[in-house]
Amino acid sequence: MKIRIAIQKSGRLNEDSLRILKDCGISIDNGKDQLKASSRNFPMEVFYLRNGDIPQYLRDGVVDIAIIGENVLIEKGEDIRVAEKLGFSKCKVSLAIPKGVSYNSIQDLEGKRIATSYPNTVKNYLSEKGVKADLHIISGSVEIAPNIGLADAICDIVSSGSTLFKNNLKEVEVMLKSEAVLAVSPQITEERKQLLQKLQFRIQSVLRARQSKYVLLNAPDESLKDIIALLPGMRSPTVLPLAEEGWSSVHTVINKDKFWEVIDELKLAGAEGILVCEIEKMVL
Ligand SMILES: Nc1ncnc2c1ncn2[C@@H]1O[C@H](COP(=O)(O)OP(=O)(O)OP(=O)(O)O)[C@@H](O)[C@H]1O
Ligand SMILES: O=P(O)(O)OC[C@H]1O[C@H](OP(=O)(O)OP(=O)(O)O)[C@H](O)[C@@H]1O
Ligand SMILES: [Mg+2]
Repeated sequence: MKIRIAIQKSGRLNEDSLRILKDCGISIDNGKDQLKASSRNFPMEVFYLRNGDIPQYLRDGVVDIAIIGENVLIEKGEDIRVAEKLGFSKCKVSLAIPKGVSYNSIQDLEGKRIATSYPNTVKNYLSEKGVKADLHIISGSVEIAPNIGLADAICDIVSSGSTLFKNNLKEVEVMLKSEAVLAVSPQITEERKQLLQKLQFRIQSVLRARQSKYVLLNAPDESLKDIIALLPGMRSPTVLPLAEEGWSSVHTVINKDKFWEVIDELKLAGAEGILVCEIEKMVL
């Protein structure tokens, strides 16, 4: 028995999806143009599918789990459970209008034409706000719609904002924030749930490690207390004496974003020879 996972065949999620499986120690024989592959060392079958088709495959129980953009689940898979947020492919789904048009509130879109590939998301958002608009559903190049007279506004994915900028548009409402998630079929069997748990345990160890750094530094003993107080570690740091008397080596794990906040203070407090290392896996 194997767990069947869907990942995007090609596109923005493909590479990072394969990477996270690899970091979980799952090797996949990945023949070119293959739509299905098996893992050599984990009971897993991989199906390469279109991101947009994945909610239906999950619903039908054709696959047990999937790596998919949360925005796609919100659009067409509200019944599907998210087991894990995966921290990559972060983006927003936003409403945008031409730069030169003034905007005060969502009411300004009343009666307007909105081009989008996310009709359900837009409909729900507008109906919550009590606004009625005409939706024009297109499957790509949405940002061009206002420039060719197809729509007054658009709703699409925004990440860096450069596509909006290039098309002379401005973001006026952020409807939702999204990232890649591990989604679960409502039809998954108990046996396969056990495999899912195994996979989730590995994913959590990988994600935790990606968020953290291993820090080693040398500290004069008289400053040890101050330096330790600056390090928001997992538990308490490991302190080992150095060969040179009066000095110790301090080892700890800290959140990667916190490191730059404390580095100057650590140096001021007397820390020397600071090493910051990647962590491959972190099991609590
Ligand atoms: N510019 C972006 N920055 C970050 N994440 C993005 C961006 N564009 C899309 N995404 C995320 O990646 C997912 C896949 O986007 P991509 O453009 O590769 O595929 P798609 O055309 O939406 O889907 P399909 O696989 O059905 O062709 C989106 O659903 C979204 O979650
Ligand atoms: O804010 P930005 O960083 O510019 O990213 C946003 C753009 O990225 C996505 O398109 P993509 O490049 O995936 O092309 P596609 O429409 O062919 O999917 C999305 O549909 C936006 O157009
Ligand atoms: Mg895209």
